[in-house]
Amino acid sequence: MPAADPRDWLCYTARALQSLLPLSTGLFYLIASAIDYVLSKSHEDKPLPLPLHNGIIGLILIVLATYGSEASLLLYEFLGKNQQPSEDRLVFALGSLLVWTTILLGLTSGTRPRSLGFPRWGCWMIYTAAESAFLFYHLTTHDRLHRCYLIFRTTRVVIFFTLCGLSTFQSPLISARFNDGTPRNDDNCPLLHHLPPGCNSGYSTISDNVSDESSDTKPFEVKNNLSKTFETLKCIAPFLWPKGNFGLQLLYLGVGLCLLADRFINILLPIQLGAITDVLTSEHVLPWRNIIFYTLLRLLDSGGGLWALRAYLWIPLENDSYKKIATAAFNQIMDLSSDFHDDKSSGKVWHAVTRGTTIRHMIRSLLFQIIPMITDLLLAVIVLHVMFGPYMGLITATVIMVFLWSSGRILALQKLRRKNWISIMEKEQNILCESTTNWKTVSYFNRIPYEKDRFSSVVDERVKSDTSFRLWTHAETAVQSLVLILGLMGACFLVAYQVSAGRKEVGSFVMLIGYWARLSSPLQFFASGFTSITIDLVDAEEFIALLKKDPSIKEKCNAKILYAPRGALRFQNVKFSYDGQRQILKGISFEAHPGQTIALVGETGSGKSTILKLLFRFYKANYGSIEIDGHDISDVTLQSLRSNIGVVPQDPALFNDTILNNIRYANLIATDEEIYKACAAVRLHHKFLSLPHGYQTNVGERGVKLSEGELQRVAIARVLIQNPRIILLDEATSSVDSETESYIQQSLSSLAAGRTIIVVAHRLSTIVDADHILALKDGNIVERGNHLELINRNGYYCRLWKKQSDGGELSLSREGNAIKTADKFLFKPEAPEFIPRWSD
Ligand SMILES: Nc1ncnc2c1ncn2[C@@H]1O[C@H](COP(=O)(O)OP(=O)(O)OP(=O)(O)O)[C@@H](O)[C@H]1O
Repeated sequence: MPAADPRDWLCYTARALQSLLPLSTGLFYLIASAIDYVLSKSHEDKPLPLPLHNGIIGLILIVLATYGSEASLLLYEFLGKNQQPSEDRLVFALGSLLVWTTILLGLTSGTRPRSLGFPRWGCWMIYTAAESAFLFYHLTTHDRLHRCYLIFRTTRVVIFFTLCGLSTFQSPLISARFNDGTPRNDDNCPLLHHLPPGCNSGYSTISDNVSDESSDTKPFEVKNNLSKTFETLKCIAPFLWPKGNFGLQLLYLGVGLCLLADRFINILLPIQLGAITDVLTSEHVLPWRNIIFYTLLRLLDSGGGLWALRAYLWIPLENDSYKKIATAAFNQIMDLSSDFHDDKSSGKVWHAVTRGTTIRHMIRSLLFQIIPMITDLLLAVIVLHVMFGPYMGLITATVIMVFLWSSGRILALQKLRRKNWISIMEKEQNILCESTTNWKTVSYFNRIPYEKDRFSSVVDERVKSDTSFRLWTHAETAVQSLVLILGLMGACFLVAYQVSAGRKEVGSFVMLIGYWARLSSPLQFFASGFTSITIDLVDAEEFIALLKKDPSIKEKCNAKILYAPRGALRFQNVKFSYDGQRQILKGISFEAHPGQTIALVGETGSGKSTILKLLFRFYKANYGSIEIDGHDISDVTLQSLRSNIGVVPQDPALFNDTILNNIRYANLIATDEEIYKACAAVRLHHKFLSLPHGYQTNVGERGVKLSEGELQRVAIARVLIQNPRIILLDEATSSVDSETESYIQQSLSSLAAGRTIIVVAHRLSTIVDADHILALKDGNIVERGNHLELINRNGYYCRLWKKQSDGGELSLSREGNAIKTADKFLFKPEAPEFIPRWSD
């Protein structure tokens, strides 16, 4: 046997590569675009510069012209000159025409793309390498081409190199700056503090209105699409991959194997059907083995086969990711600082958490719809190409490209509708949430009809947007069906021709019909799968934005535990502003020795409660320091700080639970007896016992079933059982009657022994015994001292006192501005509440 000429092998390889190149590049483009579309869809679309865009389109048109001319010449040789055409070259020319038309359509359809993107860039690289190699091969071997074809090929190689050069130039520069030179700032958001380092996907945060400075200063560090894709994957991956759990990892493997087996069954079933037909038509015997094998395959393909197994394996995986997502979102909300909770819209946050859990739906769609569908398409092109020749591969690839392109166009048109639909859904949820939680306010202002109208109009909007969204989805299905039917017609003609020419058995025709049907159903999922995945991604965006939010109050990594403090407090020149603009505290300094009671008084809005919030570390002082027993509170752990401070807030709220559980919330190991004692101290014990369910009575949402005074007393009872070292009373007795107040004062004074108390009071009668009274005005301490000292000073505090005392103003006018004796003010005024005047 003569040895094979190495040049023949080279020729064979070159031809095989030539006929496979368009197919493989098309498949690459398909997969890469799918990944790019899904994972970079949330980024802002900033167009390529127009000259660059137009230049690229021009170059691609030239490439198309060369492929078109080459295909026409080859067909002319075949039809006109009756020469046998070189099948691989014709397939190459036609296939390349298809690939480059697809790339061109991607560039020209819809808005100008933001960047060239890795799918296009990849195709250009593949073609540059391949066409250069083919050119080199034709120039250096005996396999010479006609001069025309050489010109076409050389032109293309030059253009491909230019395109590659452009994309290399474009990647760092253009994607970093917009047309006007503005630096991009879409992906320099702060890192997700508990997601993997480097996880930075370009999502904006829920209430982010502050742009990240780093984005302005480092425009050239902006990542390209591909790295964004990986960053997004990095963000989502920890929620999905059961790190450290080998059992669950094995389940992933099981699911993967089921999916793989599914793909094979998809191909084997129609082939088996074709084989049965062939045996029946040609051999006239009972193909019982084939039938049994076919039945087995059908069984595996049915709902009781691999599908059921896969679903069974998937349940623990989905539950695991749900648990991670739900707890991460909840923990994050609980860990966020007061500024977030002040700003948040409850409806939006709840919605974001709920929708965050849709990441698992997204993964389900990706794993069970999108990836199998893409794999099926790739396999279909290869299988049909192998079974019926390159023309069939070309028909299938054309159908798939047209199908995907038309669906993609409709999806792009839907994008705005979808966004609109989601924002309307959010609005609906917000109104629902706010109106129901603020039902009392709505009723006080007699705005129930107004709220009903508001809700009904947003529901109308939603219905409208829903209708338009669905109509387009139906239009998409119609277009898809049409493309598939046309493709089937072409394929049927080709195979029928091959059967009639005796080149194929009848079974091949049956196989084609069966296979096409199997291919059509995953294709039909294309739109719905991608639509749902993009909706889920928008949902996931909110969730990721929530997770990316950094708490403004963070513990230092070397924070110490504040253990059993004595309760010495010191504020040193503390300045604070909530919004960075309006200064609320303008240099507050005071000290409280262990066991002292410090009272904060002053006009409303002077910053009294803010001082308490800073001490509790709801916010961080902008300037100055706050110390407990000489430790700066920012150097100790939040847990240990807060466990040493008991708070009776201005507006205590309870959980929708029993009285007993609500009080025990302050000290989870408190006994029933301790709770009864605390309630007795605030004169609630007998009241609770007289209720039908006693301490087991449910208090309703936020404690609505209790009166304001009762709520305040429950809040005090909570602090009594918490038994902290430092107590903050923010108008703790403002809602109770005088008799109850004196009881509470008694229980507070017994509680006060050895503890430091800071009291905010409008009713000055409650703080006359305080060791130190600080009178605040406009964020400053304007006076300090005990009651008698301040009265004798006859200043701001004295004026406040007189306003609350019986005939205060009169006595002032009677006696001129001189307050002679302090004794006169030693009685406790009974005025219900100090209501300051603006003139103060
Ligand atoms: N979360 C917040 N964000 C922005 N500004 C706030 C916030 N909380 C309070 N403020 C503003 O800070 C100022 C001081 O509020 P603060 O509650 O400390 O006053 P206060 O002296 O306790 O008043 P009151 O006696 O009425 O309770 C007020 O003008 C208030 O509008």
